[in-house]
Amino acid sequence: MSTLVQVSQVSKSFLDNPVIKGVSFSVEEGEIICILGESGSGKSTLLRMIGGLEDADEGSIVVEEEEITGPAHNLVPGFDFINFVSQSFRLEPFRTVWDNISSVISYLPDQERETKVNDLLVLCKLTDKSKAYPRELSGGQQQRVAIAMALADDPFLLLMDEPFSNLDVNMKTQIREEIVEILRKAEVTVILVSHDPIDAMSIADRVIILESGQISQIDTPQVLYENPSSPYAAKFLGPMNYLKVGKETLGIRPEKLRITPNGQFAGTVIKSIFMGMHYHVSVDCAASDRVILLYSSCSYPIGDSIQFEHV
Ligand SMILES: Nc1ncnc2c1ncn2[C@@H]1O[C@H](COP(=O)(O)OP(=O)(O)OP(=O)(O)O)[C@@H](O)[C@H]1O
Repeated sequence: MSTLVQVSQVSKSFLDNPVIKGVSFSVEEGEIICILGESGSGKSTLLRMIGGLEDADEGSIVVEEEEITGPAHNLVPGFDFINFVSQSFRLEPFRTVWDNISSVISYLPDQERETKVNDLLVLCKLTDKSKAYPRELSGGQQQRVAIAMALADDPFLLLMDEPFSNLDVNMKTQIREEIVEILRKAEVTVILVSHDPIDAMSIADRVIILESGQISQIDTPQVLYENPSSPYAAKFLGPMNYLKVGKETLGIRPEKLRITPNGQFAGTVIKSIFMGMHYHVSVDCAASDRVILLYSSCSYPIGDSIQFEHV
């Protein structure tokens, strides 16, 4: 694998408001990277700079050995080898699926274009929908057309801003799996912005946690989940408890705490909610200044005293 994207010491302010502050990272060819962060942390601005839609004030962005610059330097912002997939899909409503995809590569000779569109329909499992109009498609199918269009002119890099946010919650898991399968088969490099930890864990090879315009942590989802470097990084991949043990405060995920009669920690149940797989039991505990979350196979009455341990 070789480096496709190199972001070096990039900063950006809007008026006097610094939004991105000295951000550096690299992306390997074929990698899928997810940028997570609070609203306003600068995720979209960073993505737009990588795509050449926004100028950086300082630093450099290089994609496939080409320096990426924004609208101040390019009459038509953006680069041929970088494509965006937006949350609104941007399909042409009066064109069929076939024509939507074909329109992206209208410059190709007929035969070549037909082969390419057919290949993309197979890749994106849309062959039986080629004559359908966007309004006749489900959200997931529209999403796959948008991906097929974004892949049509063989970009090196795909940028996706909250690609799943407009999809039905019940369908999201399946759609996400289909999209990952397509992206992996296409072997395209992807940088994706999301606020959903499941996107990060199920899709990304590595995750960037962005905090007020700076990288708080960058690592695989597993390392980030098990060894977050700060409470800010920890909260993006799931709930975290903070418990005092001696002079130290440990961050412990709920599944690493077990309710047991002689556990080292004691607390009082303040809430017990059935969540399907297990109950979420909230506990007030002297060893923490925050409410502790425990997972349990049974419910506990409010006010019950329980003990639990770190496993
Ligand atoms: N064109 C602009 N002009 C002025 N300020 C801007 C502009 N674009 C973004 N900002 C500001 O920059 C900050 C970061 O915005 P950005 O959209 O990058 O954050 P984000 O992390 O993507 O947020 P969200 O998750 O809510 O989309 C915000 O305070 C925003 O108001």
